[in-house]
Amino acid sequence: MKTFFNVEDLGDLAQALQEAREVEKNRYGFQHLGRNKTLLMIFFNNSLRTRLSTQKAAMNLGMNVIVLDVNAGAWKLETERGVIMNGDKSEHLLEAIPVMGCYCDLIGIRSFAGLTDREFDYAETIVNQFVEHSGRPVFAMETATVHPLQAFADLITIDAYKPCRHPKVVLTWAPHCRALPQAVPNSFAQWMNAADVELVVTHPQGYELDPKFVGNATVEYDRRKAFVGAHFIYAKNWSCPGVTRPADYGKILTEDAAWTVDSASMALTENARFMHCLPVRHGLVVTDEVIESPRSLVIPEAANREISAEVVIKRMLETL
Ligand SMILES: CCC[C@H](NC(=O)CCC(=O)O)C(=O)O
Ligand SMILES: NC(=O)OP(=O)(O)O
Repeated sequence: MKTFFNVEDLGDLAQALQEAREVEKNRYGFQHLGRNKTLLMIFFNNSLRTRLSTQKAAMNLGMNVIVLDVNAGAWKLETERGVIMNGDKSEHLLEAIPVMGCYCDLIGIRSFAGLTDREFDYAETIVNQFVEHSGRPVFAMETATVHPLQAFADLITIDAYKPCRHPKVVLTWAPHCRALPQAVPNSFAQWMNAADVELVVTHPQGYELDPKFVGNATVEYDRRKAFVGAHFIYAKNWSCPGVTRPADYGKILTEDAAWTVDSASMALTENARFMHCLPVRHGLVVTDEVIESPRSLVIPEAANREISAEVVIKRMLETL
């Protein structure tokens, strides 16, 4: 596996879930794969879970790990081609990337959407330069449009806690005070569409996700209707994806508090589990009562990030 961005990169999902169960029970059993191999983790943005879980996964596999926070200590990077670099950027990505590739065997990258130019973001312009110029296999640790390590961990969690064979999973938009990327909901929808679940996506008008991710999932604008019968409620904020309102790409269209996930919303469900990728804004996205309730899975969901990362890195090491 040379790149990991989308659900199809993992192949058969049932097999991947079986492998995740095996890794969870025997997470130190594959150290021969990573011995004398180096993972370089590159962060253009903040992180807690991805940073810790991916480093843990690589160490489980016997790897050496280097973590680079590009905006803290490295030279400020120019990402545009054909510019005259007479400003505050000292190094071009086109040299920095192959140089970074010299010091590692595998690259994980986090580079969030800029949320100003939809074409630039949805072409995955930044991360594709790493794929093209690093000479190394590359996996996403949340890029402009996807967060597959999170979605794989979400699927592992749903598979472990589902009360029936074909659970109803609701991806619900929730309000936030900042304009956030669509990467998490994009990947969640993509992976749920590939899994054996009934996916319903609910959000206000204007927040329609890109068709290549939402696929044939049911889109329900009435959140109360969406919540009825749900076994899992996956809450996340995202900014306007620019699908039905291209001029509003990356913007906040509403902060309607009626979309905050509260106990009354959860009471509409089939005693559903609550999920969120974290970090989460209490009081905006979800009430304290819901996220702290026994039905909340946010901690085991975060714990499964170690497992999803270990399966992915293991697969990449096996094909080096
Ligand atoms: C895993 C989620 C990462 C990121 N979340 C944020 O940027 C939250 C920032 C905030 O709440 O201030 C996002 O929404 O894509
Ligand atoms: N869920 C997730 O990716 O968290 P971080 O942004 O803290 O890595």
